[in-house]
Order: sequence, then structure tokens, then C-alpha cells
Amino acid sequence: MYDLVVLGGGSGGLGVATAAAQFGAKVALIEKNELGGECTHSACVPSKALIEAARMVHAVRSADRYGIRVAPPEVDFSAVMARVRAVVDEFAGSGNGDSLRANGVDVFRGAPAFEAYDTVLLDGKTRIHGQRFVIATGSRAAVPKIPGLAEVGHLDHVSLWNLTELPKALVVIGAGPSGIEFAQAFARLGSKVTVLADSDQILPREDREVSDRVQARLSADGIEFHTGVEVTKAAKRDGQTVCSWRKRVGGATGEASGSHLLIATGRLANVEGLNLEVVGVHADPEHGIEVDEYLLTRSSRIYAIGDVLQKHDFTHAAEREAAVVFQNAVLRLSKKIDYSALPWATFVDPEVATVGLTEAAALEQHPDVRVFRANYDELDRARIDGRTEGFAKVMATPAGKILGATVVGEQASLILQEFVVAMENGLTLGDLAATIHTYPTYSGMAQKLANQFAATRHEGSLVQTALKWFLGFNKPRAESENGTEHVGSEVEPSVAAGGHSDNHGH
Ligand SMILES: Cc1cc2nc3c(=O)[nH]c(=O)nc-3n(C[C@H](O)[C@H](O)[C@H](O)COP(=O)(O)OP(=O)(O)OC[C@H]3O[C@@H](n4cnc5c(N)ncnc54)[C@H](O)[C@@H]3O)c2cc1C
Ligand SMILES: NC(=O)c1ccc[n+]([C@@H]2O[C@H](COP(=O)([O-])OP(=O)(O)OC[C@H]3O[C@@H](n4cnc5c(N)ncnc54)[C@H](O)[C@@H]3O)[C@@H](O)[C@H]2O)c1
Repeated sequence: MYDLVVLGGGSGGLGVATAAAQFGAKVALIEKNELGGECTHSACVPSKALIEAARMVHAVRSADRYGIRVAPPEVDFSAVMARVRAVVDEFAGSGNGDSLRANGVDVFRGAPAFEAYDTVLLDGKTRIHGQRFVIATGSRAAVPKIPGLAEVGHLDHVSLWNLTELPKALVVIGAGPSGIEFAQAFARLGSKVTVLADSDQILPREDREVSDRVQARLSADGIEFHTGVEVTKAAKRDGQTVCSWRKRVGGATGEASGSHLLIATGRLANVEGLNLEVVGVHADPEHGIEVDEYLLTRSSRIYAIGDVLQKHDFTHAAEREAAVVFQNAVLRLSKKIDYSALPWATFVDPEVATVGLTEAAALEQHPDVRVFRANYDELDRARIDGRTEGFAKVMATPAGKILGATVVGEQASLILQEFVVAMENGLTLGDLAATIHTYPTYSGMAQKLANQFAATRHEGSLVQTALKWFLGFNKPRAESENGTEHVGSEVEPSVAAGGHSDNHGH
């Protein structure tokens, strides 16, 4: 009888199994395919390795801007993919089961099915008994029902990694993070890319403003977009895959053709074959496994985490859920999952990173919300580097409690992380404003927004009024040539002067 039996050895399953074993629990982990899960083998790791290669090509092509003359780069696609696979192998090697076994986890290979609330049957042969179970079987690509699709064939994020030649022309169906990251990477490597999506904006989870900004940039790079469309048919013509589409509004029609077709239209939970009905666990592939805020299913011994929930498909979400379930299933605490400070990033250029409420949601839910924003061309380090495209905004209560933030631009995910730390630890924008930020770095963006908040706190305050009256502060100051009042620091003039503010508050 194991203390804990984990089904699935990906980001979530490995996390909870290792933590439980390190704590001294007797743990079994059952993996149907390869340890490491999707993130390692077909998702985060290879896609970010490909994106980095594409970023290199782009950097070489843009070197001229910095006074460096180089010949146009030549992409050796098979070498690019060989490196991607080598990176994956390196990661996969470290998850080959040895470290799990070293931590005391018994690793089983095969397909498990529940036989009773305390037993799973492995490959119809071996019974494994447990006190508690965690289902962490992840998800797979959802294939849309498009007439002709099965006949023409398509790539997904798994088969993609077997490509040895760069697609001349790639049609991508889906404009979520997967579709958009791949679209830009392939376009930069030299493919002609067309994106088709039924959502009326790319990156549908983001603010409209964010999606429009990214789409404008990607369009300028040569990617063609058709959003708000239904793909009505896929067919082969002259060796090309041709996708017919029709606009949902207005009914305009068109075709997109390519040497290759990539499907990136969302996910389905891996719940089949687990025999969940026997233990009363509610699940279906589209909606995932139903859990409560303790990540407990309808069975009091069975928890579920990660993509199989179909809630927040991110590795770091699976890891947080693993930590919560470790506390509940192993330590027998009652820890609730809290997603309010869950960040996510889409690794395109300009990078997009978001946490908490979007601006629209914050305005709807908090009528007194204040929105602070700044553009990258106001940030010293961005100006120095010539990477001035993008903006950042943070939504906060009048007291400075952060409700959400979005950053679009260079190092967006790192800038955002400062807001995430603040949100998780109850720090306010005032606390961030009072923190020293290294100069000149992109962290200056967080400082800039926090300083705008601090300036609003000074406005009309008792101290400011007293200083005005007794010391004659806040006299008009001469503006410098370029209209800003200082150079060489991210400190907002408004903080020092106590008067003017860039605040775009509502
Ligand atoms: C192209 C792409 C790029 C991505 N990039 C990022 C990124 O940059 N950052 C990010 O945070 N997230 C990213 N994600 C999402 C991320 O990959 C997933 O959220 C994460 O892998 C989920 O972890 P998991 O443990 O739930 O599932 P997985 O890691 O998929 O693990 C599930 C495991 O269960 C096994 N399994 C399946 N069925 C069974 C069964 N019946 N019995 C036993 N074992 C089973 C599987 O073989 C697998 O090993 C990306 C996804 C895609 C598609
Ligand atoms: N950087 C990251 O963290 C990262 C990167 C990639 C994927 N992911 C995760 O993986 C998950 C899946 O990503 P995804 O991009 O595949 O899915 P998604 O659900 O985020 O986006 C799906 C896209 O496909 C479109 N679509 C769906 N069905 C369609 C159809 N029949 N015809 C035309 N368009 C259709 C949708 O309109 C949308 O644009 C995401 O939820 C994300 O959490 C994360």
C-alpha cells in the first residue's frame, strides 16, 4: 500500500511525487510514455529552443542598426532542429527516472485504470494500491473538425519536431500562444506564414490592445492573419494544402495555402482509459477533471493537477498545483489553490506577460481602480539598447494593491515577475517604489509604474501642502530640451516635484 500513487510523470506529477518522497512518503509514479511530459519533449523546451534560433537570425538581420555589417544569414534548418533535439535530450536525460528512484519513488511504466477507490490496475495485470492518488496525465492537441483535414494531414506540436526541411509556406490554424509563437519562429527562419483563427483577435486571453500591438508587429514582419474566420475545408491542390475560410461576420471568403499545415487549436484532457467512472470522478476531455478548490475530485482520495484540469495550461501552474496537492494529500492540510497571482508569458517579439486582471476586467470589478502605464521609449535601458517598442501597465487599488499587470516588450516576463512577487506577498506599489532598482535595467519599468503611483499619493497630501506653504516647494521648474525633467535615472519627476504625474488613472 503506497501513501501516494501519481498517474503521469510530467511537470505536475514529477513535482508532487518528488516532494512526497523527499518527505518520507512511500510513493509510486505511473507513466504511460516518457518521463518528463509534454513540456520537456514537445512543448516548452523545444519551442523555446526554436524561438531562440529564430531570434538569432533576426538579431543578425538587424545587426546593421547597430553599425555591424554582416552578410544575410543562411538558415541550416536541419542543424537548427538538431540543436533543438539535443536540448530536449539533455532535459529528458535528467528526467530518466534515476533521480526519482534516488528519491525513493517507485516508477512503473504502463497504462493505469482505476479498479477501486484505492487500487489501479496497470496494463490489466499489476495491481497498485494507494491511500491517495493524484491524476496528472496532462493534455493533447485538440484537432478541429474541418472537412478534408484528415485526408490532407497536418503537423502538431509533437510531429513538428520531426521536420528536417524548413516549410516553404506554413498555414497555422489557431492564434493562441502556441500558434503565435510558432508563426513568428517559422517566419523568422524563412517560411511564408499565414495564420487562421476563429477568435476575433490573436492571443484571445490578452487585452485587445495587447493583441493588436503584437499582430501589428507580426504583420509588419510579413505574417498574414485572418481572424474571426471559420475554416470550412482543407484540400490538396498542386501539392499544396489549401484551407478555405469564411469570415464569421460579413461572410467574406478566402483561401490560404502552404506546403505545410500546423494545427494549434487548443487542448483536450487525457482522461480516457483511466476508468474514472468506477471511482465517481467527473471528467471529459474538453472540460478536464472536475476538482474543488483543494484540487480534490469527487472522490475523497483522488486529486488532480496540471493540464488534465483544462484550467491553466502552464508548467508553472502544474507545479503550483503539485505543491498544493502535496500539502493536502501528504501533509493532510487544507490548502486552497489560488490563481490570483498566476502569471503567463507568450514568447514572441515583443514578448507578452500578464498577471491577474486585465485592464477591462479590473475596471469592471473595481470602479475605483487606477491604471498606471508607461511606454518602453520612456525607459532608459530600452532607449540605450534601441528596443523601445512596447508598453507596460499596472492596475491597482487607490491604496496600491496590485490587481493585475501586463507588459509587452523586451524582457516582459522578467519585469512582470516583480509585480507577481508583490501580489503573492501583499506588497503594494508603494513598496515597489521604495525599493532600489539597479540602473539601467528593464526592471526600471516596474519602478516607473510604481513611482507614478507614489506620485499620486503625494498629490494634495498634508505633507505636500505643508511643504508648499512653509518652504515654497512646487515652484514651476524649467523643462529640459526634450521635454523631460531629468536624464539618467528612472525616478519619475513627479515623485520629486510632487505635482505633475503621468498617471492615466480612471
Ligand atoms: C507548444 C507548446 C508550448 C508550451 N510552452 C509553454 C511555456 O513556454 N511555458 C509554460 O508554462 N507552459 C507551456 N506550455 C504548456 C505546458 O507544456 C503544459 O502546461 C505542461 O506540460 C502541463 O504539465 P502536466 O504535468 O499537466 O502534463 P504533462 O507534462 O503533459 O505530463 C503528463 C504526463 O502524463 C502521461 N500520461 C498521459 N496519459 C497517461 C495515462 N493514462 N497514464 C499514465 N500516464 C499518462 C504523459 O505521457 C505525460 O508524461 C506549452 C504547451 C505547448 C503545447
Ligand atoms: N508561452 C506559453 O506559456 C505557452 C505557449 C504555448 C502554449 N501554451 C499553453 O498551451 C495551451 C494551448 O495553447 P493553444 O495556443 O493551442 O490554444 P488556445 O486555446 O490558447 O488558442 C486556440 C486558438 O485556436 C483557435 N481555434 C480553435 N479552434 C479553431 C478552429 N476550429 N478553427 C480556427 N481556429 C480555431 C482559437 O480561436 C484560438 O485562437 C494554452 O492554453 C497555453 O496555456 C503556453
